[in-house]
Formats: sequence, C-alpha cells, structure tokens
Amino acid sequence: MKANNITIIGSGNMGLSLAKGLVKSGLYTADAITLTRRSLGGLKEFAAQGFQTSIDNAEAVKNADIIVLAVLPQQVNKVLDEIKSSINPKTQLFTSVVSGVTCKNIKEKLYDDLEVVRVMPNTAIAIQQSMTCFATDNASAESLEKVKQIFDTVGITIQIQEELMTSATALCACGIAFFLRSIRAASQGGVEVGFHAHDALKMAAQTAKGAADLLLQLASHPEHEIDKVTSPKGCTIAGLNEMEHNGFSSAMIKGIKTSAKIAGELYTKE
Ligand SMILES: NC(=O)C1=CN([C@@H]2O[C@H](COP(=O)(O)OP(=O)(O)OC[C@H]3O[C@@H](n4cnc5c(N)ncnc54)[C@H](O)[C@@H]3O)[C@@H](O)[C@H]2O)C=CC1
Ligand SMILES: O=C(O)[C@@H]1CCC=N1
Repeated sequence: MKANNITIIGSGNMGLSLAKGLVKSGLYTADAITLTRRSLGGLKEFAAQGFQTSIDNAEAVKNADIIVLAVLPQQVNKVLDEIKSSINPKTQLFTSVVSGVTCKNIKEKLYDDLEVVRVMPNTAIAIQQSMTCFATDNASAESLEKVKQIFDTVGITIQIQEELMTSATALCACGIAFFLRSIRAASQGGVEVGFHAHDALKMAAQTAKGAADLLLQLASHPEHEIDKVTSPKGCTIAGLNEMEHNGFSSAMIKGIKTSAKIAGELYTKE
C-alpha cells in the first residue's frame, strides 16, 4: 500500500530505523519515502532499495505530505532556516522526533499555523516494536489520527501531554539502552556461572522478553509475577535482594530521572 509521501530530514539512527520500519510494515513503499542527510554516502544502501535520497532539505520537503525532523537538537535551527521557504503550513503536517524541542520552538522558527506533532519513538521501530509517545499543542484530531496510524504500524502508540515528552524520552527512547545494558549485565553473570558468552546472551535476552511479555500479555504487575518466582528461602529472593542491597532499582530510577532532566536541556534556541 502507498500512503502519503513522507520526507525524513536527518537520516541517522532514528530516521533510518523509522524508514525501515515503515516499509517493513507495508504502510509505505520505499519510493514514497525521501531520506536526507548531509552526504549521500551513508544512504547508498537505501537508494539501492528504492528510497529517494537527497542532501537538499529544502527541495526534499516540497512534495512531502508529512515531514519528519530527525536531526540532533543542536542541528535543528540550521535545518529549519533552510526549509522554511519550502514549507506550506496549509497542506503539510510537520512531525519531529527531536528530543527537547517543543512544538512551540518549531512554530516560532517556521509558521504559527503549521500543524506540529512531537513524536518520541525508540530504535525498536526498525522491527515494528517501538513504544512511541506523541503530543501536540495545535494539530487537528485528523492529523493526530494520521500520526497514530503511521506509528501504530511500527509498534504501540500513546498520546501524552506535551510537558511529559522529556519524561517519555527517558523512559522509552533512552529506555532501550537501559534494558539492553540490563540484559548485557545478566549475560555477563551467566558467563560467570558457566555459560559461553553467545549462549548466555541468548538466554538472557529470551528471559527478558518472556518477563516483558508476562506483563504485556497478562496485563500483570511485576511484583505479582516476581512473587511466583521467589520460593521461600530460595535462590531467586537471595539474588534479588543482593541486587537491591547494591542499588538495582535505585540506579534505574536515578538514571531515568537524570536522562529526563538532560532531555529537557538538549535544545538551545540560539
Ligand atoms: N537514537 C534514538 O534512539 C532516538 C533519537 N531520537 C532523536 O532523534 C534525533 C536523531 O537522533 P539519532 O538518529 O540518534 O542521531 P544521528 O546523529 O544518528 O542522526 C542524525 C542525522 O542527521 C543528519 N544531519 C545532520 N545535519 C543535517 C542536515 N543539515 N541535513 C540533513 N541531515 C542532517 C546526520 O548526518 C545524521 O545522519 C535526535 O534529535 C534524538 O534526540 C528520538 C528518539 C530515539
Ligand atoms: O540520547 C539521546 O539524546 C537520544 C534521545 C533519546 C534516545 N537517544
């Protein structure tokens, strides 16, 4: 199926993950997606797969129904200056995955009446498993539905208040790294207790996936599921308490709070 044309400005980790996920989902064909980057070198593989590629942001946004801004926060102002004259606020929907940049920041640089939706996916979007949060301060219900439809094809979406977008960044976007590090640590423990690294990583990853699915598929609470694992005087509670004595939950909570704080400080207007 071919939906509207979409242009992704800044095709790095997130932009390319999004592009791959949209094609894999079947909602977009590669030729309906334009990818921009500062040099075409990093996009060769994508051009070969049928994506449109360009280094000219202003030209690339002209025919887009939906624009996705996916550059780093410090690159935003330059890009918005470049594309301003090519944007049509009456017909185009502007979305941004940039951390710490508000809808208002974008409209101040572009047009007051431009519909802007802030979206916060994570890199699991490449395999259609993203947790994506989105928010707006002016987009219509129809535009929000369009954004939801797009991102529903590459994972699960939730609309939130815009002031919670930096919190969502920490919990869900940075969260991919936090959970991956937990899995990596578990696999290192697995090696210490006797497994080859390759096996230990696979065993830890599948165990983590099973734990997450217990919550998602059964709509269960972590402590309820933990109670089923911890036999009295058993080895689970011994290991779990040892982790807690060493600050396991506290480290995760403090890390998420720090990430959320930094996410809110990433954009400087000038
Ligand atoms: N990586 C992640 O997991 C997530 C990232 N984000 C946000 O997505 C944005 C991008 O992050 P990443 O993809 O990780 O960074 P990245 O550095 O991998 O990608 C940025 C891309 O923008 C390109 N770029 C820079 N200036 C440009 C210009 N003038 N014109 C065209 N392209 C230009 C760079 O060449 C690079 O490929 C950031 O604002 C980040 O906060 C949001 C959610 C998750
Ligand atoms: O680390 C970062 O700043 C970006 C935003 C969320 C995930 N990666």
